[in-house]
Amino acid sequence: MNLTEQLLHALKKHGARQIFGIPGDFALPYFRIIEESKILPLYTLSHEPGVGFAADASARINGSLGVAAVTYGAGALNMINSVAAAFAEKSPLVVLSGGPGKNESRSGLLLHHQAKTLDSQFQIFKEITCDQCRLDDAQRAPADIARVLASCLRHSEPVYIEIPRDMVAMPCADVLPEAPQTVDPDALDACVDEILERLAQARSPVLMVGVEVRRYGLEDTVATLSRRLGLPVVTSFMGRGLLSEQDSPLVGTYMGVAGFPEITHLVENSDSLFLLGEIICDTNFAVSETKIDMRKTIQALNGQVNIGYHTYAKLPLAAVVNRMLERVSGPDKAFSVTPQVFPLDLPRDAQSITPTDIATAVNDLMARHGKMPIASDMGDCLFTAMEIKHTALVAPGYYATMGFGVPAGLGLQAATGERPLILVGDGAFQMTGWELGNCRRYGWDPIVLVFNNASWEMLRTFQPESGFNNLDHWGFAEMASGMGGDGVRVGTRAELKAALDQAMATRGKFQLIEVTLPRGVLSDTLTRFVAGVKRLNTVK
Ligand SMILES: Cc1ncc(Cc2c([C@H](C)O)sc(CCOP(=O)(O)OP(=O)(O)O)c2C)c(N)n1
Ligand SMILES: [Mg+2]
Repeated sequence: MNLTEQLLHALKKHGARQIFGIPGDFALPYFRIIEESKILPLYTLSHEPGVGFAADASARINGSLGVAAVTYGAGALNMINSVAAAFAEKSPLVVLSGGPGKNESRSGLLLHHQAKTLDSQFQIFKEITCDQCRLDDAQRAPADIARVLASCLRHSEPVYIEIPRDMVAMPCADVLPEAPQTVDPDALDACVDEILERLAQARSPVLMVGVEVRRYGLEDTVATLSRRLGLPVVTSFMGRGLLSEQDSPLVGTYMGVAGFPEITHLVENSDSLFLLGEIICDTNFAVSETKIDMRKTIQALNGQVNIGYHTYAKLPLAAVVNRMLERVSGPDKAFSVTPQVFPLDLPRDAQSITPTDIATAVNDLMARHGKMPIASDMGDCLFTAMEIKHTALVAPGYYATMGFGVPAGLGLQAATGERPLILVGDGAFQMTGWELGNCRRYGWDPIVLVFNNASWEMLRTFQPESGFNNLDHWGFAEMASGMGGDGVRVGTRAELKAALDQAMATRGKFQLIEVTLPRGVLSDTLTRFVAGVKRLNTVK
């Protein structure tokens, strides 16, 4: 077999199920092998940021590798922001990039797509990946591929593989997956003993589950553990959607001053907060009503466990969780949590629409038709998503980049075959919404809710005096048919409900619902967030 086929088989063996990409002349040779070998399906999109977001979303929803294939220079460097988002949010994304071959590299000429040096791209990707290799030696290639893919899954972070275009068809040996890293059993037991002791002694222990629980496929195990321990479970803003399919004492999403007071009180008054796979970042913790003393928490993240002032190193999250479950045998402890109340029964009337009305209409839709996976962009649409009943959600909750929503929704449907709901603001739609034009080729038919307030509303909320936040009113509904979908503009709650019913009943074409929102009208969650941030900033 040749080097590219071996790489593709290794990607599949490590859990990859599809490839998203855009070729270029440095990538044509390996793209041809991807297409002809049929080892993994290839979906080409229109702009590399979308390629990265779609591949990232496929990794998140599959709990395995996502693959983004691009050309050298203009392609790969165009995807930097998407890969940075995957790195920040611990998504196992594999970046494949074509690259110059040996002879052209020695030609003495500057090559097209070259930025500074021929190695600059490799160096740039070092900053946003956990491991890298250049497949310029067919003897070394199997071990390089095995090492890099193992790193991707172990750290749940992106990796970079550069394929010189004169190497793609070179004969290559099989890629033997690296052996899993060993864990020191004594250190693991000492750590688990201490965690269980702390939780047992606590008056009000709380378990907060973060993205690593999804990334390492531990939701079922963690749900069982939470029932056995009788621990109330919360998710962070970024972890929203976790445990939505499992039976667990899930109380809701912690959002500090922007969240529900009872959840804020539960978390901030806990004397033993167990942060499982949670990223300690500002969007998760900056809006805490009362500063959480992180020294009193138990933090299991990035392959280590911090308790108070000491650290247990080299303990993967799965090892800790599975060992805890072995130690906490016996029946589930009774637990009673008052589940979060979500808005339902939107009136079918002529009132203008608020973002919370959109959440209510979506809750009504899912109550009738069952849950749908959601891809959300950054903007008030993401705060609105907090008011939608728990369902699988992919969103840039920490890195907070715009442009994620539409391509991520396409990645969800490619990866799962399920019809997704996409939530996106008008500003973010202007960035990557055009990827919807690729739906017809692949039979994707997401339902897309465009929150059109003709504004960068989140920015205006914090700086209302700036006129540059006022956007023109783009006619997104009219553009849909030109891209192969159906589009409708709605301005009243009755029109919104009718449009959602119509969209649900129409398969095989994307359904774009452009929701006209009055400027300055925010979701309840964003309103609380803004008020809380302003209050916290003035309290000093
Ligand atoms: C790629 C990119 N560029 C810029 C920003 C900054 C930014 C926000 C964050 C704070 O950094 S929120 C926001 C406005 C979003 O507008 P829209 O999509 O219409 O949503 P809404 O009207 O609901 O705000 C911008 C420009 C960003 N997050 N990501
Ligand atoms: Mg907007």
